[in-house]
Amino acid sequence: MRQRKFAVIWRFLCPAAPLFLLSLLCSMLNTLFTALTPQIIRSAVDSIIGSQPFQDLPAPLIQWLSSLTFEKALLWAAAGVLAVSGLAALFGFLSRTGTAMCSERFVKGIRDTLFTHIQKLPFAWHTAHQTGEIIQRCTSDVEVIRSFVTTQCLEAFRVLFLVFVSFVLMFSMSVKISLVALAFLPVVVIYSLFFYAKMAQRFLAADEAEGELTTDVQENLTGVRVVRAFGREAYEVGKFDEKNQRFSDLWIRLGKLMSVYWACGDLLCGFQILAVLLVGVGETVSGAITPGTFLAFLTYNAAMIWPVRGLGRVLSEMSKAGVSIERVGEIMDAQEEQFPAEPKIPDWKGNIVFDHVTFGYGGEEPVLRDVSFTVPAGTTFAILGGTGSGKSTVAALLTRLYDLGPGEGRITIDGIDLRDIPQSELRRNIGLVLQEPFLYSKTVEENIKATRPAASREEVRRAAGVACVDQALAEMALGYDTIVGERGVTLSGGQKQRVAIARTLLSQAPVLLLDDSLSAVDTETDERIRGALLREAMGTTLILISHRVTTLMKADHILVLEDGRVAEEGTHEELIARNGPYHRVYEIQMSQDDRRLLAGEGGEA
Ligand SMILES: Nc1ncnc2c1ncn2[C@@H]1O[C@H](COP(=O)(O)OP(=O)(O)OP(=O)(O)O)[C@@H](O)[C@H]1O
Repeated sequence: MRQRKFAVIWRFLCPAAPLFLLSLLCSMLNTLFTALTPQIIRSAVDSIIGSQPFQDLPAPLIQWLSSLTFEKALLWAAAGVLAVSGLAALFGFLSRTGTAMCSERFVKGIRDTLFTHIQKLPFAWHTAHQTGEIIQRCTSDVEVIRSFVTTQCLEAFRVLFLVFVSFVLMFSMSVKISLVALAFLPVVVIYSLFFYAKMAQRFLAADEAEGELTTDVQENLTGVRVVRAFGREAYEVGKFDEKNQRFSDLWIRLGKLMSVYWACGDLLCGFQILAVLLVGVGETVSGAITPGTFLAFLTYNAAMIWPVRGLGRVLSEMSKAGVSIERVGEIMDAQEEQFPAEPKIPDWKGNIVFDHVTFGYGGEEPVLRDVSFTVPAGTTFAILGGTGSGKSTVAALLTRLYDLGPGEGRITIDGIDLRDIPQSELRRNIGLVLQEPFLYSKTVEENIKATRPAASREEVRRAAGVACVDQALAEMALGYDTIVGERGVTLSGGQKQRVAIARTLLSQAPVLLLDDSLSAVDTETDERIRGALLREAMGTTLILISHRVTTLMKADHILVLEDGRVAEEGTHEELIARNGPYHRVYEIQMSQDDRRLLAGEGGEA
């Protein structure tokens, strides 16, 4: 598991590694120059105030220091402090700038890869994961990882280097006081690790609660029409409040744990400083060290102990990162759909065969049972069935949103097994229109052109004409330039369906699959669209899926599905004569208006 986390980070950090290393180097130089200041202060205190030459320095330097007047020595000390502070500031600046650049490269790489990868994940993966949760992983989790690598890791490194440099200098000044100071460090680290483990669990729970909350908001916003239509606002607020409360409670629990951690940490550091102070005062009074040395010692100890304590915070943040890396890693590990490059069918005709197909989602109870049928190329084939009879499953299988497993039968197009046809080739050649089409928040024209951006204005208008949406667009002030609101809320359901039909028609796919995509248009417009489709799409294999008889009755062949099985099939006349399920549905559905329309009174307007 840990190896995988490392691999995930390394993969994206690698391109930014030189810059990252440079930032580390600058950070080290910053620490080194910062550590020089207490030495100058020590020298100033001992040589200038205490008139004691700085014993650790080389003899000529001591001689030179002794020859200086009080004012000059003070000036040199001030200049020294300024110089090392300036250099420390410069390297601090370079380190932070480098980190920011490296951090951006790193996180951009993750975002790009994640988004591209998600585009290639199978449909089944998308249906198994909640949108809010995916969004959270791609945004907040990625941010947590960024902060871990480019802030916390760097900070941890900086602190460890600071401890190392401080102890080297402290031991060079007094072994005894250094040992006292050092004795507390393992306690601080062990104590930090203890809390680190506890915090990791609570972060995970809080993160999951955040995911649920995001999903709730996302569902609420997507389904805003349903919420308003059914007056579900109060229910929605209650549901949100419950999850929000849980989320808050988890953060409060986490906050309490962190408060205990910080309070105990403060106390521990206080004890350490007290111990160093007591032993240091004793050593100074006994003359073992000079006051300047003691002052420098206290400065190093104070400069080190707080960051060491802060190491706990870094570790706790790291616990959060561990969870986020795991969650992002899960997406990265998901198997992409395989897109073999070579097309399998050089000349698409659209001869489709379902051969004893039995299929259940995720290995569950089959929703299609032993379904066999043939759609000859260039014909119109209709599938009629009640709700849940498996009509859309036929469409999902045909577009390879799901694949048949071994022993589940076979689907072929122009004699080639569907599983051997690359998804990209299949989706290019099968134009699918869904019952609830998704439209982009762009103009109507841009939406229609989504399948063929190079199409001319003329072609767009022609497709819109066949889909019978041209008249409706002409009545709009901006016509084809009308912006479709988020998820097409400014268009009616029927208009959206017709724009989607125009969009698919423009793709010029040899197979058109309309899955209940005329359900929101009236029977008269339905009739006109089908009439225009049959005229325009000559030679196209047209598959119409619906539970409305009038939509299907003129097809060359009609298949009736009942509970996932083929109940009967034939032409309209044959099925009517057979007096079976089709006839029953026909009798129930046919209204006076429909009969009049069929008799030619409503005709094709
Ligand atoms: N992605 C899925 N995962 C699991 N089960 C599913 C999935 N999609 C559909 N089903 C189930 O498969 C069965 C057939 O669904 P399908 O959508 O094919 O029916 P349908 O005939 O198109 O119905 P409708 O006319 O209501 O759209 C239903 O019981 C449905 O619950």
